Amino acid sequence: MQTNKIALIAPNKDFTLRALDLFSEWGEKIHVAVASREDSIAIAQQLSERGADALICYASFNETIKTTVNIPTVSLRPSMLDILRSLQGVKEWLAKNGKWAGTQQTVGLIGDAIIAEATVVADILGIKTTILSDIRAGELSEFAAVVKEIADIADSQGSEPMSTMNDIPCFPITVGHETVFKSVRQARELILAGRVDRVKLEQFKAVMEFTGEGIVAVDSQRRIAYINHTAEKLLNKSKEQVVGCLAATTFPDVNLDDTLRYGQTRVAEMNDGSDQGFTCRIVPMLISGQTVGAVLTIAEAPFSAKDKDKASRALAESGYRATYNFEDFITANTFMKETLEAAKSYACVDSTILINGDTGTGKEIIAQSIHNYSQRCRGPFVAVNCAALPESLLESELFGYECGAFTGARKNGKKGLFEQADKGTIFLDEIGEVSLGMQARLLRVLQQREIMRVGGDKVIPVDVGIIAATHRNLPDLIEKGVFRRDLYYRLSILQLRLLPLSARPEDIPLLVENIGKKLSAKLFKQSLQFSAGAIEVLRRYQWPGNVRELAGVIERLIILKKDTNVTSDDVKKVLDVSDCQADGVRMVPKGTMEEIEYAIIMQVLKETGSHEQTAKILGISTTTIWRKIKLFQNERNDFNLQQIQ
Ligand SMILES: Nc1ncnc2c1ncn2[C@@H]1O[C@H](COP(=O)(O)OP(=O)(O)OP(=O)(O)O)[C@@H](O)[C@H]1O
Repeated sequence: MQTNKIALIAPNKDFTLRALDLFSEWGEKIHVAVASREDSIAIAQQLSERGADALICYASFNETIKTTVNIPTVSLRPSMLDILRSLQGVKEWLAKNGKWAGTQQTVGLIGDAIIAEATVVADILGIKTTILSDIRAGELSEFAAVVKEIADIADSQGSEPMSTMNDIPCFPITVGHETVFKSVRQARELILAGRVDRVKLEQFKAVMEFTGEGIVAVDSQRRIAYINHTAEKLLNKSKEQVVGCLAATTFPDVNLDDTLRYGQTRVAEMNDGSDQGFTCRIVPMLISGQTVGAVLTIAEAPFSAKDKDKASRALAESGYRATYNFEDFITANTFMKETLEAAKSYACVDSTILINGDTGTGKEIIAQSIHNYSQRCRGPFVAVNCAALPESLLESELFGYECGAFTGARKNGKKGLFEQADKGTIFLDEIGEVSLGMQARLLRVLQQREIMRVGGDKVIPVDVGIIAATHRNLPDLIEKGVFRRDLYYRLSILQLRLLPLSARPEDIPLLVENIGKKLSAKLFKQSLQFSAGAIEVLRRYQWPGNVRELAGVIERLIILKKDTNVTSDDVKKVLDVSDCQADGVRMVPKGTMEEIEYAIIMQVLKETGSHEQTAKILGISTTTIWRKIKLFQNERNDFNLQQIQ
């Protein structure tokens, strides 16, 4: 094969000779090979192996050839014009010979490649046609003529019959010169398009080979389609060993289901038996919104097995552990399910996440689950309640301090929580409550991932994932001038919104069952059975303390109930609501919301003398108690916190 890259597969010698004549007339260097139906595939493969860039195949061969070679193929079949010319010739011949009787007579059609078009063209010309494959020879006498697809190249067709069938004149339909010419042009266009694609592919591959990360592409059949040099080195496997093989054999620990079926991004750990292991990010490959495969980026795990053991021990000792996973977040609500999926995707990247939701809606569960789902899961999870500490204390807790930074400071200084969270995640709860001064310091950490200890002058880099949470509407706080806009933009790169429980009553039965089971096991009691009426009361209740309050109600029922059947009256009693109040209306004392809340918190605090007990009784977190008191304290200067401690 020469530099000319087009080859034609002809069905017989005549076809070959006529094609060669045409190509020489046109000055085209096109290789022509004769093939029978049986050896057409083998010949196509040979031509492809010998360097053909495109094949022109006689139509009836092309269906099988095109699926067995990796080069473009063009189907050579009679065009509409070839068929039109031929049928018009038949009509004229019949008229000339006094045999034309319009639609009173029928013309028979033979040949898979022409039947569809010939039927349409015949209709336009007023010729009645029948497909002859089902007709027996004896029945042919009723036909005026037969039109048959012939594997040949001709200038014009149909003016004279080529033969007779049972005395019926038989006209050929062959491939015309323009059709051959068009197929050559089409082959050339396909080669050009393929070349552009190949250049792009080569550029793309070159970039892939230069990147420091291991990259593996998996097709929709879960087979490895591509592996770059870095991945070969990391996995100690060659392209030849893995390309075309099922991904599961090379990556037994990696679950591709979520990515290939649901288009989700995932992070997985891969254990190759070595001390270090790998982390692998799995991203869907999408074409027009359809997942057509997945791309795996592979890097050495940040922790070796020894590091992991050490880190686990250290974490157990430090208490900076995240215990919740996404499976612990119970919900049947569609919006919340989508939120969980978004949270899983966010866990695969390292950007700051902001969780917004009322007290007790599960912000900390989500934050812990994100940490445990992320590449940082082996590192510490440090939760800081920004509302629970006065500003100066919060500053030294978060950033640490150098020796002698202030009176009472430790002799050797102290690491702050940002440093403690190194290689892990810091969860800044109640971020909406921090002062403007503290917001400026936080902004610096978020932007530069560096801190400076109180009283120090050294910049310390920190490698932490940051998740912030608030029940407040931060844009409102920005409008009021108490929250920095730039900090909000930094924090809210990825946002999650948790619905209050009252907005997802469908979650109540599931939560009752799940929380009930856990609590009764913890309290060594039998599980409770809630009647439909009891569930209905729970569904209608407003749940200001959300899931935490619901858990409190279930715990009270487990402790108080003598038997295991819970009725609507039992629920009303522990909720302390009457029939009409169970419809969502609670009896409350008079005053503003803050005054009422403050009065209730103070009353219970006085009775219990403990924030934890108060939180439990009111079904809110200790954080919320601190926050509400602080809010009231800011608004009423005469409030003295000391009185209640
Ligand atoms: N969807 C849920 N499924 C199971 N338990 C939940 C769910 N949501 C919340 N909880 C439970 O409710 C309690 C409160 O959850 P969490 O501390 O995460 O809420 P929060 O929004 O951070 O509250 P706060 O703002 O008051 O700190 C926890 O005991 C948690 O286990």
